[in-house]
Amino acid sequence: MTASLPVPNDIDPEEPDRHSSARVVRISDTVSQPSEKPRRPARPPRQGGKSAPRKKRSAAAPVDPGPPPPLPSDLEIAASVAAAIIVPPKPPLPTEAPPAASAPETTAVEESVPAVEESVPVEQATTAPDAPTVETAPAPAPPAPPVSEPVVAPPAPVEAETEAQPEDEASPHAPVVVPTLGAAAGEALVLRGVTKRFGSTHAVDGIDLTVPAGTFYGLVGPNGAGKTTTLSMIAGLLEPDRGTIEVAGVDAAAHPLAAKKLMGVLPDRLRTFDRLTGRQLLYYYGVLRGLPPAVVESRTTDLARAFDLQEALGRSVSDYSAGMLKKVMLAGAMIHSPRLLVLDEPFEAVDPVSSAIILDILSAYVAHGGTVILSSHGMELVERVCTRVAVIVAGQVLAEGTVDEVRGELTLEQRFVELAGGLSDVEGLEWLHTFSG
Ligand SMILES: Nc1ncnc2c1ncn2[C@@H]1O[C@H](COP(=O)(O)OP(=O)(O)OP(=O)(O)O)[C@@H](O)[C@H]1O
Repeated sequence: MTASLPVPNDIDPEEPDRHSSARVVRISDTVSQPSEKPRRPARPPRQGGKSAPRKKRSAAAPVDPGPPPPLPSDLEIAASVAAAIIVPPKPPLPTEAPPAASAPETTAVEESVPAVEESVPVEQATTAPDAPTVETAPAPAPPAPPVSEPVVAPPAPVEAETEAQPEDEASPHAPVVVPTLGAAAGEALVLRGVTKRFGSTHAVDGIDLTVPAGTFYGLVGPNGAGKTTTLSMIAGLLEPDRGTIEVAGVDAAAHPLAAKKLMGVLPDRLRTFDRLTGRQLLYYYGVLRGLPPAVVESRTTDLARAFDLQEALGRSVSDYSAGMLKKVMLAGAMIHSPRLLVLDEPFEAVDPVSSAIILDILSAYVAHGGTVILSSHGMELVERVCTRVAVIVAGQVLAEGTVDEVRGELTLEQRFVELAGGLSDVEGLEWLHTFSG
């Protein structure tokens, strides 16, 4: 059981110095060892002079499951090696996170990663045949100590958030109370006058939004309307030129770490560390959010099952299909059970079965008090699942309210087309029907 769920390598691509100082093993080197194993039984006795040292090296390995059968690919070889390197003792895994009223949560994201790196040995290194080589730090001699129960607070109304302050000078020893003004009114997200320009383009032009906690909120609008720009500012990926953003009452400009801690984000364009395997990526997401490794492992199993990614977890993310990539990143956005999910086109490229599963997951999340704000071009889907909707056109909110309020007597799609200025003129494309090619 444990061997099938190794904690992935802890790779922080932003800290090359750490890895350069560690003993680094290229996976291609590691792979060369097991590739000899299948050949060993077939080697004639005249090689006895060489076989002795090989036996000695084999005996020195921490765990050797015996000569594997011939392996057809580097991927399987790597997986086999990873499984043979370390089988850590499985710590007691919690089924439910206890209320963490007295447990100190990790507050500064930057601090949690080094701490985990020190305590977690490398257990897995996989790569796809054509994927770039993944470097992995070898496991320290002792296995990881059992990890204590998680200290992750379940989604709950925010009264006060403990956070290092000011965040640019974050100190774990100086917690202060971050004001949570909007939380008292049950607002998961409040935007006031949020504006963003790119040169002469007014991408977002003074947007006001109020998203009550426990809402499934849809952001719709034509291409280039400003949805992604808005979600990117909410997520802290872009800085507004003007205006304020509050996440559960936390001023995102004054307390960006506190605000980000409350959110899970599925960003636009899905840029991620795609040389990692899916398991490694989720591990990275989890420890980055301050989760204990055993909790990450447990939740990774749950999420992989929910998103039908079990088979894909050992493969390089760069080899994922568009829908698989979206699902693994959605899983990464959820792994720390945030209060608010900010999802840019979560259903784009996802198959209908997976979409239905994702919808189920999100609906249950909202039913338990979580809040989802998503952008989508799927009017029927938004109409069906969202409780509130905002129609954005040219960077401005043209309609906002419950789905019924916004659509009125029309369907949401008809209302959308109406607000977006109607259908464009398709005259002038007669040449397309000449089939001259
Ligand atoms: N980094 C950028 N640099 C310059 N212009 C940008 C940048 N990002 C967005 N824009 C512009 O801002 C406007 C809003 O873009 P945005 O991506 O927010 O729209 P959108 O509603 O998400 O569109 P779509 O539905 O096509 O994803 C567009 O005119 C776009 O060209």
